[in-house]
Amino acid sequence: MDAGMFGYKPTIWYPKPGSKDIYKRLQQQCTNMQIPTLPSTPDSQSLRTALASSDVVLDAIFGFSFQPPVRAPFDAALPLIAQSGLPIVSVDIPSGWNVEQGNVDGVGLDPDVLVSLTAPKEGVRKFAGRHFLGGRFVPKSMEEKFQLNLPEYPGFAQIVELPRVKEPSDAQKL
Ligand SMILES: NC(=O)C1=CN([C@@H]2O[C@H](COP(=O)(O)OP(=O)(O)OC[C@H]3O[C@@H](n4cnc5c(N)ncnc54)[C@H](O)[C@@H]3O)[C@@H](O)[C@H]2O)[C@@H](O)CC1
Repeated sequence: MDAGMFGYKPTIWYPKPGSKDIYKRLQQQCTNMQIPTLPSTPDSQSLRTALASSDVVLDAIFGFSFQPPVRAPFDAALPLIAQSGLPIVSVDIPSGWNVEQGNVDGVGLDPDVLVSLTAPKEGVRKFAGRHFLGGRFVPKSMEEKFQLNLPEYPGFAQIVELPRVKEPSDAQKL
C-alpha cells in the first residue's frame, strides 16, 4: 500500500485471498488506493504477464511459518519470479527460506534486498544482499530480554541499513 502512496505503481498478485477480516480490510484499502489486484488464473499467467512489465518484485509471499514442500500455486510462482531476472525485495524472510536455517531446501527466492522486521531472523545471518531493518517500535526491555543487540536508528528514520555480509564466514553479528 505504501508503495502506491509514494508514487510507485504496484500490482498485487494475491492468488489465495485470506478469509480473515483483516486481510479483507487490507485488500479493500488497496482497492481504495487504486492498487490493482491481478485476476487469479490457474496457470499463473497473470503473474507471468505482470512480471514482463514490472521493474521490481516485492516478495511478501511466505512468512516465518513456511514449511516445504511449496504447494500450488506458489510452486509455479517462485521459479517464475526467480527466472524473471527482476530485482527482488523480500519482506522479513525471503519466500521459501526456513526461518532458522535459511534456504536449506533450495526452493527459496534469492533477493537483492531484504527488509527484516522487528529483528533479523536466524536464517538470514548469511544473507549477502542489502539488508534493512524496520523495527524501531521494539521496546528496550524486549531487546534486552532477548539480547537482540539492535542497531541505532538515525534521526527519525524507521529503517536502518545493516552492514553487509562480505564472506560466508562473516555472518551477521546481531
Ligand atoms: N504473519 C505475520 O505476523 C507477519 C508476516 N510478515 C510477512 O507477510 C508475508 C506473509 O506472511 P504470512 O505469515 O501470512 O505467511 P504464511 O507463510 O503463513 O502464508 C502465506 C500464504 O502462503 C500459503 N502457504 C504457506 N505455506 C505454504 C506452502 N508450503 N506451500 C504453498 N502455500 C503455502 C498460506 O496458505 C497463505 O495463503 C511474508 O512476507 C511475511 O514475512 C511480516 O510482515 C511479519 C509479520
